[in-house]
Amino acid sequence: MDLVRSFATPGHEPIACVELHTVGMPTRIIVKGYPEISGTLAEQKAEALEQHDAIRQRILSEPRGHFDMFGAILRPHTELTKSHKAHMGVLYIHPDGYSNMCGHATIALGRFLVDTHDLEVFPQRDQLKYDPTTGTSLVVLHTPGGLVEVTVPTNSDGSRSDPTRPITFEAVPAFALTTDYTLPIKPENRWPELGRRDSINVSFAYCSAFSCQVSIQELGFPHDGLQSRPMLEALRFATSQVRRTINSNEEYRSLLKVPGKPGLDRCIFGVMVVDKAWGTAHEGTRGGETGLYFFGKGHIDRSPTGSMAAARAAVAFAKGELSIGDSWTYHSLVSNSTSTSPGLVATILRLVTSNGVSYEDHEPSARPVIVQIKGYASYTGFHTFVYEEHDHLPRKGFLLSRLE
Ligand SMILES: O=C(O)[C@H]1NCC[C@@H]1O
Repeated sequence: MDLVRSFATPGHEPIACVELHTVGMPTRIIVKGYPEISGTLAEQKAEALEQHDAIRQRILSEPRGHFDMFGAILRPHTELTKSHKAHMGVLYIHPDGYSNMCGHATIALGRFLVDTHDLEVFPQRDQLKYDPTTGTSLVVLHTPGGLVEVTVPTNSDGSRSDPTRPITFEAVPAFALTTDYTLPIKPENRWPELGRRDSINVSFAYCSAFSCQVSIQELGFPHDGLQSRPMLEALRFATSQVRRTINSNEEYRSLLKVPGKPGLDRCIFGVMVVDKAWGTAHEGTRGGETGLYFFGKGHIDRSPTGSMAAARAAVAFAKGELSIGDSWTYHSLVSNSTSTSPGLVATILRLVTSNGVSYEDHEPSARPVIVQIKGYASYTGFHTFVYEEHDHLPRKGFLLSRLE
């Protein structure tokens, strides 16, 4: 459109995005207009952060986005796309920065990458393998967390995704780090609903990010759990206190370690509030539950959170509640609110034998697992974002809750 081009000034190219949601959680995929960046995916991530972070902030923040927004930047040329180990590279973006992996966005990306035939956007589109027996195409993503295989159901010649069948992907290895740990909460870190208690029972896991899992009852919220729709602000505060408790204490942070990955930032990225008593089991699964995930600095995932479904399955496996081959349904407040949404289904596929270190000698329950995640994504729109030189607001936009 001529008007769009008229906004193109040096350093302010219009940015074209394709938008999908996965169980209500948006993925704003930047497909055109992002500045040239090159090198390995890790180098591109560093350059994105150092040179172009205002774009991430502008695309996700208000007035174009909101506090709980999520997105992805396509990176067609990485060391693994060049060596044909992956079809496409991706940087996941959220309001506080860049994620190593993201489940709900991976489902959205898989769908879009099958549907687009724009070789400028996706140079390796024609390399996708279509399997006529299963009617699916395989998309291999190079993510900062590792290679991720996404299986996308398609029409009969593989040219378009089939929205009536779920997309699946194999999450990066999921580790249960500590289960049923008694976490003391110092008086200054407590929240009103905790009442007289001074500790809570939590589990720690890692699946591309460190997370803490805690039941809503442990946090002191009503015994009818998430179903009673507790105040989100109160839960946001309670989970931020849990995060603060862990991230400010060396003893707890020392529990956040993954064999073979010494350089990880030992901090909790998100707190998953779990309600095991609520959630319809999808067909073929052993049961269901609901969760509400607060990630980064308190952003709420509308979906059941793909990476956390894998992390929760890993904890359930470590505790002997699920076995290899078992499937479980993970719901969110949103999926529970529509009778037709199956949420996400996690299936524990296999034990990891090595991941930088060998796990052969470990007890099975102490080994990481590969979990398959299944879910749907739907298109919501196509946006082209511009920044007008004379806009009174900053280039990076703003967040109402963080106005100075
Ligand atoms: O589905 C997921 O894995 C992501 N959703 C938002 C935050 C999490 O990383």
